Amino acid sequence: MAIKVAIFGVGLIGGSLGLCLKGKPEITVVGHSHRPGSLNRMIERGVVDAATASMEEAAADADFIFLCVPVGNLEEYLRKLNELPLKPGCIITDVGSTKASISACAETCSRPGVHFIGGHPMAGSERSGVEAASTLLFENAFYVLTPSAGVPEEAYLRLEQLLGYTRAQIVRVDPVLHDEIVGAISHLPHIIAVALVNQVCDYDKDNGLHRMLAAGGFRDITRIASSDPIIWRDILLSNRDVLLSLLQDWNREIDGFIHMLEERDGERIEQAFQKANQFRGELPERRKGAITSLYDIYIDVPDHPGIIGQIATELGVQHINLSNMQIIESREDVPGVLRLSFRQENEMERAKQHLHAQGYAVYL
Ligand SMILES: NC(=O)c1ccc[n+]([C@@H]2O[C@H](COP(=O)([O-])OP(=O)(O)OC[C@H]3O[C@@H](n4cnc5c(N)ncnc54)[C@H](O)[C@@H]3O)[C@@H](O)[C@H]2O)c1
Ligand SMILES: O=C(O)C(=O)C[C@]1(C(=O)O)C=C[C@@H](O)C=C1
Repeated sequence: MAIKVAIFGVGLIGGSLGLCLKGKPEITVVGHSHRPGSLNRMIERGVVDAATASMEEAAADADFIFLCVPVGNLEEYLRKLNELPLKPGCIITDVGSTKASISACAETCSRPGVHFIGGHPMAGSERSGVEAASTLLFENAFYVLTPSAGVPEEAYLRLEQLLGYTRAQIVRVDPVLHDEIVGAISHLPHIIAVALVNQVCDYDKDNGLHRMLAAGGFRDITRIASSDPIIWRDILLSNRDVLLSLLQDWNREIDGFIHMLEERDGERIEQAFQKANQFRGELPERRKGAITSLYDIYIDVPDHPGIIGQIATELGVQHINLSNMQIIESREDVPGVLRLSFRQENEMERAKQHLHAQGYAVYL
């Protein structure tokens, strides 16, 4: 039985879904873009079977419709789709980072025989656009679904089955609760990262040493500050009330640090780091979308051309699967420390032993 999947907004998330679904048995993926100029790009990138700028054409006969546009455009798309002829039993879902407003909208414009099930894959990147799409983006991540009470179980199960191709773990959550929790673990961290980068950016205007000396710590905590401004404008405005409350709690945390410093309270500073260290250590590390630190080793890399390729080749020859590598930049243009990440502990151990035997300084 042929299954048509329509994806509206083929960027990082829409494109990654396309990569997961395209080529699977009986499935045809059609991408929609509001900009005709983007259609060729999604075909060339291989994320869809066909592309169109016509909403009618994309939606016609679709079994599943994924809305992957910015949060601020979701409601407009849902309302427009509601005016089009849709296949009976069609499931409309979205991937927006907030769930309360789109779920409420779906309740007001529901129609018989068409089911809306809110969705949110807890995986992503600071990169955007179809070029950043990846087949592996959702693997092992949680994928939240927020069906309203009126959605038949049969429809929920059909969507869950289709999403099996993403290899994500599906979890059912109430939309309002979703926004409270995701506000704390995703939206608030993005605000903090941006505020921190902008604070340092202002200091850097007076003294460019800030930019030069910014090393691993600054880069680790601020990666997500490079996220797309439009996508994040929409997310923050959509979760405004939750965020205003979370920011008040944040101010209290920061006031706590001001107090500890004013009082020179070393004991409480230590306790704050211990508490954070313990909680972070308990996070499910190898699950993408939570924390992707995996099993890491660090090696000192001498400053000569090709050294990084050489290390990757050394591991490849030994059939050791490297999951990620990152230069921890301490000085511009000078490789200093290389972080190598592995999915399996035994791969990390083998890499450590092998590189050590080759004369590299390796440490955990
Ligand atoms: N980036 C992440 O880490 C992440 C993770 C999970 C969910 N999401 C959600 O996924 C959705 C898409 O985000 P993304 O990261 O793939 O962004 P993206 O910028 O990579 O893709 C957005 C897509 O929407 C299209 N688009 C942009 N403005 C539009 C408009 N005005 N009308 C119609 N289409 C428009 C773009 O052409 C693009 O194809 C958002 O709702 C976001 O909240 C993002
Ligand atoms: O890894 C990242 O770069 C992300 O920002 C992913 C992230 C997150 O905050 O964890 C961002 C937005 C989402 O809606 C879900 C996941």
